[in-house]
Amino acid sequence: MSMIPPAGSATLEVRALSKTYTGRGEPVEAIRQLDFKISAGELVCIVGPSGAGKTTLLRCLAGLLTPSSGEIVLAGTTISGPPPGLAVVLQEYGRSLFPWLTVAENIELPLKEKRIPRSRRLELVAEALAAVSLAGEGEKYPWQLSGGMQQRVAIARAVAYEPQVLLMDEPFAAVDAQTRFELEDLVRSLWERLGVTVVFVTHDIDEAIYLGERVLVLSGRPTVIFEDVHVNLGAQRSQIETRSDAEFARLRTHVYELVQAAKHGARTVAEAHISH
Ligand SMILES: Nc1ncnc2c1ncn2[C@@H]1O[C@H](COP(=O)(O)OP(=O)(O)OP(=O)(O)O)[C@@H](O)[C@H]1O
Repeated sequence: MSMIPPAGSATLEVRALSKTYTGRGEPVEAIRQLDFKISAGELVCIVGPSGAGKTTLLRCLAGLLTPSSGEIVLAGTTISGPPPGLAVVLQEYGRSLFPWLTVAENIELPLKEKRIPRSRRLELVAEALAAVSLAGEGEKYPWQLSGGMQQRVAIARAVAYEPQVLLMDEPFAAVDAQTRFELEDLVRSLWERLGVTVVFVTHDIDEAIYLGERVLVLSGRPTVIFEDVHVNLGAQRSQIETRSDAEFARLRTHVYELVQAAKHGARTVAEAHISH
């Protein structure tokens, strides 16, 4: 299998980000004064209670939603719309792939928009399909594939694009547990090979710890960073060994307690009476 050349990566900085939804009803203050920095090439997971603003944050990071105040700085430049070096994988793979295009054509489409010449496009598509173990499936249509395979196609499409930053919003929520484990390992191996900066939003605390080098735990609304948890589990992770490691268990308990406290309104670790 040929290697995809390193895509490069970029630092992502969130500075005093606030987002209040204003519409017909009462304004909803979703995010309040968020500050954090993700270094180039880091893999960071974001967890928090339901309604904490995870999707809001990710949509701001993707340039799909305008902050009410504050800014998002990608590789030194404040973003003001979807930036070119960024790819997004969402939960709803079924809706994100075009059913009238083949798998290969789906992966190729953003590359056409990027004006990459045809011969290079075909190379990138083939490499991305191989990277997600779907070589030979390019001529099929998405609806001929299982849910897990469709999600692989969505990942391949993001990888072929050679992003500097890959944003993932609950990408495996709709696949079965076995497939989910495989896709988690796929994300870790692609991250290691490509050196891309990855931001991964999930409800699943175990998933966040298994995948991340850091886990950002969000408070309840209006959202601030509750704790920035460093995951000291080494680079080589395995579904069986890592998940039965004592450090994994300690981190899981800690993050679980944080999310529970956040659900009940705590906004600082001191307030939540949680030890490290
Ligand atoms: N378009 C909108 N207009 C008004 N309020 C909104 C809008 N989108 C989200 N919200 C509100 O903002 C808050 C944060 O929502 P968001 O979807 O970002 O949370 P979340 O952490 O992703 O939730 P979940 O984990 O349940 O998916 C919620 O209170 C939600 O009701």
